[in-house]
Amino acid sequence: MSLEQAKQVAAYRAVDEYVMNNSVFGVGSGSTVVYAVQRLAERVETENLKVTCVPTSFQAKQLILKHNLTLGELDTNPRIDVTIDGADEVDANMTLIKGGGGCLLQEKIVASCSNKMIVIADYTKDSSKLGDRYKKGIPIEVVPMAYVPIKNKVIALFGGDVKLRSAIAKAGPVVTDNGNFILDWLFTNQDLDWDDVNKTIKMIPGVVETGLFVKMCQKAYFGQPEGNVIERSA
Ligand SMILES: O=C[C@H](O)[C@H](O)[C@H](O)COP(=O)(O)O
Repeated sequence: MSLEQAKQVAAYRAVDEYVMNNSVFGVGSGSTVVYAVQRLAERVETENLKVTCVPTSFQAKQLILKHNLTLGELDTNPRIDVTIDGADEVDANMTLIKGGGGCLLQEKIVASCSNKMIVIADYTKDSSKLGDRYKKGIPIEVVPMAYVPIKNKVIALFGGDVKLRSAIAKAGPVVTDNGNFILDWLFTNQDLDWDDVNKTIKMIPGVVETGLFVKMCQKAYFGQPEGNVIERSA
C-alpha cells in the first residue's frame, strides 16, 4: 500500500467516526486532509448531512469550495464540534509538530475553538519523541521585520539552529497565508518540556505562533502500510 493510501485510510476512518449531522467541522490543511474532505463530500451527498466547514488555510477553503461544501467562519461559528487535521509528527504524548506546509496559525486558532481535534496521518508521522522522524524542525511563524532577532533568541534559549524557510517557486522566503515568515528551528535536545518551550517562544516579541501543538489533540489515526489504521488517544 502506498503512502497516499495510508493517508486515505486514516482520513476516511476519522471522518466516518467523528463527523456528525448538524455539526460544525474544522478543516485542517495539507495533503492528508484532502482525503478527509473527499470523504466528507461523499457522506454529505449520500447521507444528506448538514455540516458547516470552517477552514484553517487558503488551501482548506479551496477544498471546501471545490466540493461544494458549506463554508463557515469563526465569526458565525465560534465553536467547532470537531477539527480533523494532519501533522508532521506526533509523539508518544500526542504533542504535535505542525506547519511543515506553512500552515499553523489558523490551524491552531481553529483547533483551540474545537471540542475535539483529531489528527490523521500516515505511519511515517508516528514517533516516540519529536525529532525522531521529522527532521525539518519546529516551524515558527514570525512577523517579517523580527525574524533575525527571533532566530538569535531561540538559539540562545534552546540551542540548535534556525533557518528562514525559502520558497520554492518564488525567490525569497515563504510568505504565509497571514503575510508572515516561517522560521524552522532545528532543535537538538529531544527531551525538552514542549509546553514550556511553546510558551517561552510565544513570548518573544514578533512571534505569531509556533507549530508545537501541546495538549490540543485528543486522538490520532495512523494509516499503516498493510492498510489498517492504528489509533492513539491522549
Ligand atoms: O503546514 C501544514 C500543516 O500543518 C499540515 O497539516 C502538516 O504539514 C501535515 O501535512 P501532510 O498531511 O501533507 O503531511
